Amino acid sequence: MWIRPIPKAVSQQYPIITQSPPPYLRNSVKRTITKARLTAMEAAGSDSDGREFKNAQEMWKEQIGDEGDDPKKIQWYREGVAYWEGVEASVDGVLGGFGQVNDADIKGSEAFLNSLLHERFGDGGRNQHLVALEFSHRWKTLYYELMGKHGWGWCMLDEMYSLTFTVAAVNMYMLHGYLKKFSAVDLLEPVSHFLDAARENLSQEHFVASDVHKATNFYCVPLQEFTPEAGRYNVIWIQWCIGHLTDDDFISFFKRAKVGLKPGGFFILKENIARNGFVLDNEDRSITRSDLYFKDLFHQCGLHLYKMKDQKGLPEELFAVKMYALTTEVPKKVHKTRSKVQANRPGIIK
Ligand SMILES: C[S@@+](CC[C@H](N)C(=O)[O-])C[C@H]1O[C@@H](n2cnc3c(N)ncnc32)[C@H](O)[C@@H]1O
Repeated sequence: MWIRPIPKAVSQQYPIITQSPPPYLRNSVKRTITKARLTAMEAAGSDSDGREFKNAQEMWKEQIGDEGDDPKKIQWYREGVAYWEGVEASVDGVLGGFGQVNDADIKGSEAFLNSLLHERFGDGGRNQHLVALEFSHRWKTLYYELMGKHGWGWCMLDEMYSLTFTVAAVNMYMLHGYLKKFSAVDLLEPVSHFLDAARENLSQEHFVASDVHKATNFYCVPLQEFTPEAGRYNVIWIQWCIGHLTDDDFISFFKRAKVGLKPGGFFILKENIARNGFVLDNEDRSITRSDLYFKDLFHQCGLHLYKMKDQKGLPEELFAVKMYALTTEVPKKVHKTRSKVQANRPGIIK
């Protein structure tokens, strides 16, 4: 499912299926989602071999069985991790041979996060001690303590792959320009050789010098078994891994993970998007959900959609990718321009 071309059997159907969000979903996800659930969950889907499913329920029943059928669910997760255990710990490896999308991905993430930090932390987080948690995020981690005096900044500690360390070095220079020191870098990844690669790279000299590794927590657990420490994170970034979770585990994960956010903190979910319904990947045991499907799940998690953006610059044959910023509180409306009423009010002629 991940950075892979849309399966042929699925892409052939793409031009025929179009679906625009129903009116009650256009502006907000918080309204009556019962109807949306019908739309999203009842939508037909397919698997990577082109097999059709009537709806998500039918697919889940087949994949993980009835509620309480633990052996099937355990097998689903075991096979997902087993797939990644056979993948090399490199950019190309985790991106399914599409390492070239890395730059566009990072730029997109950077711009999105930048705008959010500005909006949510007033001066962009200046003088604040920001902590982030990343889930198996190609071992790049995020921008921790922002430097007050020399302008604000954040940075991804990027490309901490053993094979492409030069990029990390470049970013470290950038980092020194913006950041005094990190306060925390936490990583979660269920596949131990990926996590080992991250640990090894983080212990390289310049990371040690910047004190990163001391502050880093490495969690070798899957999302469905993880509960973050209460009130630790400003940002929890989840990218290209939530498709491994069943709907029930998706919901219970986010419900648990909310406690990990500091006041004003938020989740960023960056994921592949199916044009309709869902696409099950038979190889790595994951599903790609549609935008509506995600919004339905967010609602069930009690999360609010604060901001959303499409990732630009990806090859056409890949799934579209969206970034969702999710908050636990209802977002306040941001009025950027004077309202018409106000603008047309009589004023004093000077
Ligand atoms: C396509 S890779 C993406 C890696 C990284 N998030 C990125 O953005 O480059 C999918 C990742 O999901 C991880 N994964 C598989 N099952 C998982 C689970 N149940 N919970 C958390 N991560 C999982 C894999 O080990 C792998 O690192």
